[in-house]
Amino acid sequence: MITAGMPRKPGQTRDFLFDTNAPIVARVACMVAKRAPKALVGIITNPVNAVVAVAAEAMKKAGCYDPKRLFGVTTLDVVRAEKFIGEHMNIHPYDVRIPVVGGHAGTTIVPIFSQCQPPFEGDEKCIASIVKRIQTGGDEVVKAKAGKGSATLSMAYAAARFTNALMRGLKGKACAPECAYVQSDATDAPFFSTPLSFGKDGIKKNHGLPEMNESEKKQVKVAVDALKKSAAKGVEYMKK
Ligand SMILES: NC(=O)c1ccc[n+]([C@@H]2O[C@H](COP(=O)([O-])OP(=O)(O)OC[C@H]3O[C@@H](n4cnc5c(N)ncnc54)[C@H](O)[C@@H]3O)[C@@H](O)[C@H]2O)c1
Ligand SMILES: O=C(O)C[C@H](O)C(=O)O
Repeated sequence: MITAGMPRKPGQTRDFLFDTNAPIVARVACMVAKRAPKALVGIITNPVNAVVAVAAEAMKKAGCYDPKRLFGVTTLDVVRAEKFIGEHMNIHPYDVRIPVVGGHAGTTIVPIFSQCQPPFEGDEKCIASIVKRIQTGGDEVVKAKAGKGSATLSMAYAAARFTNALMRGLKGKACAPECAYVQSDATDAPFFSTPLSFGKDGIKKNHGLPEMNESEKKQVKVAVDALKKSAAKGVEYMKK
């Protein structure tokens, strides 16, 4: 799990961190390629949408890139979705399951409310306001911490949840699918987060895009356009 790199400050976007964090992720990915080429690698460092492509290119150069073993960690978006939906429906977040697809920044974060379990109770206006809160959850924490970093405890929880799912896969144990930002042909974007099942070699099955309503399809299209640019930025950086 790679967390090395700078967190953002109030008013900064995650993308603002690219120039500082891309070289750090590239260097750590090279070290992983050298010392643990078969590792399952989770990238937590921001901007996840672009630095996962940096790590992929670094590993390709080192001759050990395996798309089944590289993950951008987007679990915190799922955790936020479950928490805010749980609050709204007055149920425990553990009892909420919802796929959150796309990437990990602003409108690239697409919670698929039509697939929420139990079915979401609320109108379009209510969905829009919870979607906004999920998409800006990181900004909310960065603002509250006032220059002293970004989400740490909730990220620790999310990282533990995602790592446990990977480790259950390594042991051949069943686990509910978890979303992560991986190389994908689910859309035109080279990397895209969808629900995944894990096994001994990393991704065992990419469940692809869930069924979506028209509004969700539109949100995915917006995400895909942005994610193509983010991935291209990471690839371009590694050409230099
Ligand atoms: N994916 C997510 O959902 C998510 C959630 C929270 C934080 N983040 C990101 O995780 C990253 C770390 O956040 P944090 O709050 O732990 O920050 P932090 O400042 O508390 O910790 C960053 C760590 O990186 C290390 N570091 C800095 N430069 C390095 C380098 N050149 N080589 C090796 N290590 C280096 C520092 O020594 C420090 O220990 C940030 O980029 C942040 O945006 C992502
Ligand atoms: O928002 C950030 O900068 C950190 C992280 O990506 C988050 O979503 O909390």
